[in-house]
Amino acid sequence: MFIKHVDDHNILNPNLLLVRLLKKTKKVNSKIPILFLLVGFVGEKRRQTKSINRRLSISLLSLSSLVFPLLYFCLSSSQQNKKKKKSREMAAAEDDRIARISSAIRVIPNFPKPGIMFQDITTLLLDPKAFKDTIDLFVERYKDKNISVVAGMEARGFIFGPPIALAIGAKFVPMRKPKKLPGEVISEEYSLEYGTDKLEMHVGAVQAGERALIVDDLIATGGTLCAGIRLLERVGAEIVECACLIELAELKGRDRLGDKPLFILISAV
Ligand SMILES: O=P(O)(O)OC[C@H]1O[C@H](OP(=O)(O)OP(=O)(O)O)[C@H](O)[C@@H]1O
Ligand SMILES: Nc1ncnc2[nH]cnc12
Repeated sequence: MFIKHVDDHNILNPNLLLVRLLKKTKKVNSKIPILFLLVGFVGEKRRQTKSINRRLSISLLSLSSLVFPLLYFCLSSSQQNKKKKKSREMAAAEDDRIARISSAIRVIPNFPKPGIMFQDITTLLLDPKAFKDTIDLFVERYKDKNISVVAGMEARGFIFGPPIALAIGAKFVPMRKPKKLPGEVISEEYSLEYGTDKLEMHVGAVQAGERALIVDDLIATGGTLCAGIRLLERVGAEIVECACLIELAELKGRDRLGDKPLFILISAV
Protein backbone atom coordinates (compact mmCIF):
# COMPACT_ATOMS: atom_id res chain seq x y z
CA MET A 1 0.00 0.00 0.00
CA PHE A 2 2.76 2.49 0.85
CA ILE A 3 4.21 1.90 -2.62
CA LYS A 4 1.10 3.34 -4.22
CA HIS A 5 1.14 6.28 -1.78
CA VAL A 6 4.68 7.29 -2.76
CA ASP A 7 3.86 6.98 -6.45
CA ASP A 8 1.05 9.44 -5.86
CA HIS A 9 3.60 11.96 -4.63
CA ASN A 10 5.57 11.53 -7.81
CA ILE A 11 8.99 11.11 -6.16
CA LEU A 12 11.70 8.53 -6.68
CA ASN A 13 10.42 5.65 -4.64
CA PRO A 14 13.28 3.85 -2.93
CA ASN A 15 11.00 1.27 -1.40
CA LEU A 16 9.47 0.34 -4.71
CA LEU A 17 12.92 0.05 -6.27
CA LEU A 18 14.08 -2.09 -3.39
CA VAL A 19 11.09 -4.38 -3.72
CA ARG A 20 11.85 -4.73 -7.46
CA LEU A 21 15.47 -5.51 -6.69
CA LEU A 22 14.46 -8.07 -4.11
CA LYS A 23 12.10 -9.69 -6.59
CA LYS A 24 14.95 -9.94 -9.10
CA THR A 25 17.06 -12.03 -6.80
CA LYS A 26 15.59 -14.50 -4.37
CA LYS A 27 19.07 -14.99 -2.92
CA VAL A 28 19.21 -11.49 -1.35
CA ASN A 29 17.54 -12.81 1.70
CA SER A 30 18.73 -10.85 4.67
CA LYS A 31 17.28 -8.68 7.38
CA ILE A 32 19.46 -5.75 6.25
CA PRO A 33 17.42 -4.63 3.22
CA ILE A 34 14.22 -5.12 5.22
CA LEU A 35 15.62 -2.78 7.88
CA PHE A 36 16.30 -0.12 5.27
CA LEU A 37 12.89 -0.73 3.77
CA LEU A 38 11.34 0.01 7.16
CA VAL A 39 13.47 3.14 7.58
CA GLY A 40 12.31 4.35 4.18
CA PHE A 41 8.72 3.56 4.98
CA VAL A 42 8.79 5.42 8.32
CA GLY A 43 10.56 8.34 6.59
CA GLU A 44 7.87 8.49 3.92
CA LYS A 45 5.07 8.49 6.49
CA ARG A 46 6.66 11.29 8.46
CA ARG A 47 7.53 13.32 5.34
CA GLN A 48 3.85 13.93 4.70
CA THR A 49 3.30 15.74 8.01
CA LYS A 50 6.39 17.83 8.83
CA SER A 51 7.95 21.23 7.95
CA ILE A 52 10.14 21.75 4.83
CA ASN A 53 13.40 21.19 6.73
CA ARG A 54 12.03 18.13 8.43
CA ARG A 55 10.67 16.91 5.11
CA LEU A 56 14.09 17.49 3.48
CA SER A 57 15.94 15.54 6.16
CA ILE A 58 13.34 12.81 6.07
CA SER A 59 13.65 12.69 2.27
CA LEU A 60 17.41 12.24 2.71
CA LEU A 61 16.65 9.42 5.09
CA SER A 62 14.35 7.93 2.48
CA LEU A 63 17.09 8.35 -0.14
CA SER A 64 19.52 6.50 2.10
CA SER A 65 17.01 3.68 2.18
CA LEU A 66 17.59 3.44 -1.58
CA VAL A 67 21.37 3.85 -1.58
CA PHE A 68 22.18 1.29 1.09
CA PRO A 69 19.99 -1.50 -0.27
CA LEU A 70 21.44 -0.77 -3.72
CA LEU A 71 24.94 -1.06 -2.33
CA TYR A 72 23.96 -4.20 -0.48
CA PHE A 73 22.39 -5.62 -3.62
CA CYS A 74 25.51 -4.87 -5.70
CA LEU A 75 27.81 -6.39 -3.08
CA SER A 76 25.75 -9.52 -2.58
CA SER A 77 25.30 -10.16 -6.30
CA SER A 78 29.04 -9.75 -6.86
CA GLN A 79 29.59 -12.27 -4.03
CA GLN A 80 27.14 -14.65 -5.68
CA ASN A 81 28.94 -14.23 -9.01
CA LYS A 82 32.25 -15.02 -7.32
CA LYS A 83 30.72 -18.15 -5.75
CA LYS A 84 29.29 -19.26 -9.10
CA LYS A 85 32.65 -18.63 -10.81
CA LYS A 86 34.44 -20.66 -8.11
CA SER A 87 32.04 -23.61 -8.43
CA ARG A 88 32.40 -23.50 -12.26
CA GLU A 89 36.18 -23.57 -11.84
CA MET A 90 35.95 -26.46 -9.38
CA ALA A 91 33.69 -28.42 -11.77
CA ALA A 92 36.14 -27.77 -14.62
CA ALA A 93 39.06 -28.92 -12.43
CA GLU A 94 37.12 -32.07 -11.55
CA ASP A 95 36.42 -32.71 -15.24
CA ASP A 96 40.14 -32.33 -15.95
CA ARG A 97 40.99 -34.85 -13.25
CA ILE A 98 38.43 -37.34 -14.51
CA ALA A 99 39.62 -36.91 -18.11
CA ARG A 100 43.20 -37.62 -17.04
CA ILE A 101 42.15 -40.67 -14.98
CA SER A 102 40.07 -41.98 -17.86
CA SER A 103 42.88 -41.66 -20.37
CA ALA A 104 45.30 -43.42 -17.97
CA ILE A 105 43.17 -46.59 -18.00
CA ARG A 106 44.11 -49.05 -20.72
CA VAL A 107 41.53 -51.20 -22.47
CA ILE A 108 42.66 -54.66 -23.63
CA PRO A 109 40.24 -56.48 -25.94
CA ASN A 110 39.56 -60.21 -25.47
CA PHE A 111 41.13 -60.57 -22.02
CA PRO A 112 40.83 -62.86 -20.11
CA LYS A 113 38.27 -64.36 -22.53
CA PRO A 114 37.16 -63.55 -26.07
CA GLY A 115 34.60 -60.76 -26.10
CA ILE A 116 35.74 -59.13 -22.82
CA MET A 117 37.05 -55.56 -23.08
CA PHE A 118 39.36 -55.59 -20.09
CA GLN A 119 39.71 -52.29 -18.22
CA ASP A 120 43.32 -52.36 -17.06
CA ILE A 121 43.90 -50.02 -14.11
CA THR A 122 47.61 -50.95 -13.79
CA THR A 123 48.43 -48.18 -16.29
CA LEU A 124 46.63 -45.68 -14.03
CA LEU A 125 48.97 -46.75 -11.21
CA LEU A 126 51.93 -45.79 -13.41
CA ASP A 127 50.69 -42.18 -13.49
CA PRO A 128 51.10 -40.84 -9.93
CA LYS A 129 49.08 -37.70 -10.62
CA ALA A 130 46.13 -39.61 -12.08
CA PHE A 131 46.34 -42.18 -9.26
CA LYS A 132 46.41 -39.43 -6.61
CA ASP A 133 43.53 -37.60 -8.31
CA THR A 134 41.52 -40.83 -8.19
CA ILE A 135 42.06 -41.22 -4.45
CA ASP A 136 41.45 -37.50 -3.82
CA LEU A 137 38.10 -37.55 -5.62
CA PHE A 138 36.89 -40.36 -3.39
CA VAL A 139 38.35 -38.78 -0.25
CA GLU A 140 36.69 -35.43 -1.02
CA ARG A 141 33.36 -37.24 -1.25
CA TYR A 142 33.68 -39.39 1.88
CA LYS A 143 35.81 -37.41 4.34
CA ASP A 144 32.88 -35.93 6.29
CA LYS A 145 30.52 -38.89 6.14
CA ASN A 146 31.37 -40.46 9.48
CA ILE A 147 32.55 -43.70 7.85
CA SER A 148 34.44 -46.07 10.17
CA VAL A 149 34.97 -49.00 7.77
CA VAL A 150 36.28 -49.12 4.23
CA ALA A 151 35.82 -52.62 2.83
CA GLY A 152 37.88 -53.46 -0.26
CA MET A 153 37.32 -56.37 -2.64
CA GLU A 154 40.19 -58.66 -3.63
CA ALA A 155 42.29 -57.89 -5.53
CA ARG A 156 41.90 -54.46 -7.09
CA GLY A 157 39.80 -53.05 -4.26
CA PHE A 158 42.97 -53.50 -2.16
CA ILE A 159 44.69 -50.87 -4.31
CA PHE A 160 42.11 -48.11 -3.92
CA GLY A 161 40.52 -48.94 -0.55
CA PRO A 162 43.47 -48.52 1.88
CA PRO A 163 44.56 -44.99 0.80
CA ILE A 164 40.94 -43.85 1.00
CA ALA A 165 40.55 -45.46 4.45
CA LEU A 166 43.73 -43.79 5.76
CA ALA A 167 42.71 -40.39 4.42
CA ILE A 168 39.22 -40.46 5.95
CA GLY A 169 40.36 -42.00 9.25
CA ALA A 170 38.59 -45.35 8.79
CA LYS A 171 39.80 -48.92 9.21
CA PHE A 172 40.34 -51.07 6.14
CA VAL A 173 38.71 -54.50 5.96
CA PRO A 174 39.78 -56.85 3.16
CA MET A 175 37.14 -59.03 1.51
CA ARG A 176 39.15 -61.94 0.21
CA LYS A 177 38.80 -64.85 -2.17
CA PRO A 178 38.25 -68.25 -0.41
CA LYS A 179 40.85 -69.81 1.90
CA LYS A 180 43.09 -66.73 2.10
CA LEU A 181 42.04 -65.36 5.48
CA PRO A 182 43.52 -67.24 8.46
CA GLY A 183 40.88 -66.46 11.09
CA GLU A 184 37.23 -67.41 11.37
CA VAL A 185 35.33 -66.14 8.32
CA ILE A 186 31.86 -65.65 6.90
CA SER A 187 31.52 -66.13 3.15
CA GLU A 188 29.21 -65.26 0.27
CA GLU A 189 29.16 -66.74 -3.22
CA TYR A 190 28.50 -64.61 -6.29
CA SER A 191 28.45 -64.79 -10.10
CA LEU A 192 30.81 -62.82 -12.37
CA GLU A 193 30.93 -61.62 -16.00
CA TYR A 194 33.24 -64.59 -16.53
CA GLY A 195 32.47 -67.29 -13.90
CA THR A 196 31.52 -67.59 -10.22
CA ASP A 197 33.47 -66.83 -7.08
CA LYS A 198 33.27 -66.43 -3.33
CA LEU A 199 34.26 -63.65 -0.95
CA GLU A 200 35.17 -63.97 2.71
CA MET A 201 35.49 -61.56 5.62
CA HIS A 202 36.99 -62.07 9.07
CA VAL A 203 34.48 -62.45 11.87
CA GLY A 204 34.94 -59.57 14.33
CA ALA A 205 36.46 -57.17 11.78
CA VAL A 206 33.28 -55.09 11.59
CA GLN A 207 30.85 -54.39 14.42
CA ALA A 208 27.08 -53.98 14.19
CA GLY A 209 26.07 -50.36 13.52
CA GLU A 210 29.37 -49.34 11.88
CA ARG A 211 29.09 -47.12 8.79
CA ALA A 212 30.81 -48.82 5.86
CA LEU A 213 32.00 -47.82 2.42
CA ILE A 214 32.66 -50.61 -0.11
CA VAL A 215 35.44 -49.90 -2.60
CA ASP A 216 36.38 -51.71 -5.79
CA ASP A 217 38.03 -50.75 -9.06
CA LEU A 218 35.09 -51.74 -11.24
CA ILE A 219 31.46 -52.81 -11.29
CA ALA A 220 30.45 -55.13 -14.11
CA THR A 221 27.51 -57.43 -13.27
CA GLY A 222 27.47 -56.15 -9.68
CA GLY A 223 27.93 -59.67 -8.25
CA THR A 224 31.08 -58.79 -6.32
CA LEU A 225 29.61 -55.70 -4.70
CA CYS A 226 26.43 -57.61 -3.83
CA ALA A 227 28.51 -60.24 -2.04
CA GLY A 228 30.31 -57.46 -0.13
CA ILE A 229 27.01 -55.84 0.81
CA ARG A 230 25.65 -59.18 2.07
CA LEU A 231 28.79 -59.84 4.16
CA LEU A 232 28.62 -56.43 5.82
CA GLU A 233 24.88 -56.59 6.39
CA ARG A 234 25.20 -60.03 7.98
CA VAL A 235 27.26 -58.42 10.76
CA GLY A 236 24.87 -55.48 11.09
CA ALA A 237 26.92 -52.76 9.37
CA GLU A 238 25.25 -49.85 7.58
CA ILE A 239 26.32 -49.50 3.94
CA VAL A 240 26.84 -45.81 3.24
CA GLU A 241 27.75 -46.29 -0.43
CA CYS A 242 29.60 -48.48 -2.91
CA ALA A 243 32.39 -46.65 -4.73
CA CYS A 244 34.03 -47.82 -7.95
CA LEU A 245 36.40 -46.18 -10.32
CA ILE A 246 34.74 -47.69 -13.41
CA GLU A 247 31.22 -48.81 -14.24
CA LEU A 248 30.48 -51.08 -17.19
CA ALA A 249 27.05 -49.52 -17.57
CA GLU A 250 25.85 -51.97 -20.24
CA LEU A 251 25.94 -54.83 -17.74
CA LYS A 252 23.48 -53.02 -15.45
CA GLY A 253 25.27 -54.13 -12.27
CA ARG A 254 23.91 -51.00 -10.61
CA ASP A 255 20.39 -52.47 -10.76
CA ARG A 256 21.48 -55.46 -8.66
CA LEU A 257 22.52 -53.23 -5.77
CA GLY A 258 18.89 -52.46 -4.93
CA ASP A 259 18.65 -49.41 -2.71
CA LYS A 260 22.41 -49.24 -2.04
CA PRO A 261 23.90 -46.10 -3.60
CA LEU A 262 26.73 -46.45 -6.11
CA PHE A 263 29.27 -43.72 -6.87
CA ILE A 264 31.52 -44.05 -9.91
CA LEU A 265 34.08 -41.81 -11.59
CA ILE A 266 34.01 -43.24 -15.11
CA SER A 267 31.37 -44.99 -17.15
CA ALA A 268 32.90 -47.33 -19.76
CA VAL A 269 31.35 -49.33 -22.57
O1 LIG B 1 30.63 -56.57 -10.99
P1 LIG B 1 31.23 -57.92 -11.16
O2 LIG B 1 30.65 -58.67 -12.34
O3 LIG B 1 31.16 -58.72 -9.92
O4 LIG B 1 32.75 -57.74 -11.54
C1 LIG B 1 33.59 -56.83 -10.91
C2 LIG B 1 34.75 -57.49 -10.27
O5 LIG B 1 35.52 -58.18 -11.24
C3 LIG B 1 36.88 -57.83 -11.10
O6 LIG B 1 37.54 -58.60 -10.18
P2 LIG B 1 37.89 -60.12 -10.45
O7 LIG B 1 36.83 -60.98 -9.90
O8 LIG B 1 38.24 -60.29 -11.87
O9 LIG B 1 39.12 -60.35 -9.50
P3 LIG B 1 40.59 -59.75 -9.43
O10 LIG B 1 40.46 -58.32 -8.95
O11 LIG B 1 41.22 -60.62 -8.44
O12 LIG B 1 41.19 -59.81 -10.79
C4 LIG B 1 36.81 -56.42 -10.59
O13 LIG B 1 38.02 -56.03 -9.97
C5 LIG B 1 35.67 -56.46 -9.65
O14 LIG B 1 36.06 -56.88 -8.36
N1 LIG C 1 35.71 -55.83 -18.42
C1 LIG C 1 36.37 -55.91 -17.29
N2 LIG C 1 37.55 -55.29 -17.14
C2 LIG C 1 38.24 -55.38 -15.99
N3 LIG C 1 37.81 -56.05 -14.93
C3 LIG C 1 36.64 -56.68 -15.03
N4 LIG C 1 35.93 -57.41 -14.16
C4 LIG C 1 34.81 -57.80 -14.76
N5 LIG C 1 34.74 -57.34 -15.99
C5 LIG C 1 35.87 -56.64 -16.20
